Amino acid sequence: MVKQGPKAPTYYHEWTQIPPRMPTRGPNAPSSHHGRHPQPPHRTTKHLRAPLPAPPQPPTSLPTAPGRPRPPSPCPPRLAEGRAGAGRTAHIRRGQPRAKGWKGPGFSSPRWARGLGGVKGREESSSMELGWLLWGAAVLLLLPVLMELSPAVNFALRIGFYYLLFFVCSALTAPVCLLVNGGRTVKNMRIIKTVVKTFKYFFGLRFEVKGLENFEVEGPAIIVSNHQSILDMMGLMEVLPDNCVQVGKKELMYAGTVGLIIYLGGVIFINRKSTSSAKMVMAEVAKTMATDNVKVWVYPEGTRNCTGDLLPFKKGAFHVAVQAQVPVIPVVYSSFTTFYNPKKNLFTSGKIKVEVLPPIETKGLTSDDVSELTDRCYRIMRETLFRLSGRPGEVKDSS
Ligand SMILES: CCCCCCCCCCCCCCCC(=O)SCCNC(=O)CCNC(=O)[C@H](O)C(C)(C)COP(=O)(O)OP(=O)(O)OC[C@H]1O[C@@H](n2cnc3c(N)ncnc32)[C@H](O)[C@@H]1OP(=O)(O)O
Ligand SMILES: CCCCCCCC/C=C\CCCCCCCC(=O)OC[C@@H](O)COP(=O)(O)O
Repeated sequence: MVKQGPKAPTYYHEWTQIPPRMPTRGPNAPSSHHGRHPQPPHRTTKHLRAPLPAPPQPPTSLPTAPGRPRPPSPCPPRLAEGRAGAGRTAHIRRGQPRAKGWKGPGFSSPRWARGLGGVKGREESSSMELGWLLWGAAVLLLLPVLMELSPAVNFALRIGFYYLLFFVCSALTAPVCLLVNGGRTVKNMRIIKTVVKTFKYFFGLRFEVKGLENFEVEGPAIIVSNHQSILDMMGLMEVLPDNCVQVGKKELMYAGTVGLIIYLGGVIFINRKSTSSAKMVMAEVAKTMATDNVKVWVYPEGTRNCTGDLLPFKKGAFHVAVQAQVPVIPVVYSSFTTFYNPKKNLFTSGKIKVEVLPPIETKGLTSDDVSELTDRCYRIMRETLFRLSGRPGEVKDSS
């Protein structure tokens, strides 16, 4: 603790350990310290008792309340120096060469601190900006080369950009959703869809869609589709009908701005680790989807699977369809494996074929029929997946 009282320092410079600005050359240059600035006091109480020889002008930008001197900076002395521009820029004012520890433009003191260095400080500031520009240009020129040479760099940058797009666009879209629709509602999905539909252009992806008319069923429905990757969000938005919400894992709710936007869009969150709680949520969905007239989009594989095949289906979606007595509409996306494979760091442009299949009726079915319904849907979707992916013969070989 610093003792306060009559011996407390009077000047701002003492509290912050910033050396006062003094001429470095000429007749007014201080003779002590071999022509350098007086060194900032170290963090002992000794310096508090010994007043500085001449009171320099206190800076106007960071005033200290009169009668309430600031406590000494908690930063170690070197950091405190740097904050006042006396660290890495001091050699310029002293007319000395750069210190050995100089690390290039990324390690400069902040702009306001550099300004304290006067004309020379400003000169250095503009040379720093030039340095930044050169670095930026070099990186920009190098990126395409690196992306061309290294599949890992290409993949990381493209997928990183994909995530960035989602996070940034979610942050920008959330206030729009709130302003237009006032809160969590399926109507927000229209806004989200409009935004996400533009993403494909950044990645050179094309969608060839067939069977959209199959969505035109009276009232609610369960839509089931294959889930290969997070890139599916583009495919989802490409065909998403009005008044349709998705079932998602609850972890997505905590994915920052993305969590916020999908919450606002009305996504139904389930805990995959707890079958009983997921079943309760799904039962609630079955009750309300008819009254709210919404369609519900479920990924029955329950997780992403980018092998070019389907995982066995979970039964939740089919239970809901039977409980609500609504049709199941299968949607199939062709395999991404020719242009996207995280294990091989593959992510190029590509074409995705999408087919919306005719609805499968569930009227009159009971819970006893759920397994059969699930199997039927699985077979139809798998056959379609192989056909769309240009491997029609494989369905018999691997089933
Ligand atoms: C502007 C920028 C915007 C940016 C933003 C854009 C994005 C905006 C869109 C976001 C979109 C998110 C999209 C996320 C995508 C995922 O998060 S995918 C992962 C989450 N989804 C799922 O998991 C759905 C599929 N899973 C299921 O349906 C599962 O059945 C459940 C309900 C989770 C239960 O799982 P399980 O216990 O592991 O599996 P399962 O074998 O099916 O069930 C066990 C038993 O319970 C029975 N059972 C299951 N469900 C039920 C039920 N409902 N009733 C009665 N019995 C049942 C089964 O029949 C089975 O019993 P048996 O027949 O064997 O005797
Ligand atoms: C603490 C935060 C944890 C949440 C991590 C989520 C990070 C992703 C966040 C934003 C990326 C943009 C894409 C948004 C929508 C992605 C939907 C999606 O595809 O989720 C995957 C899920 O269907 C299955 O998950 P798993 O394959 O079982 O894994």
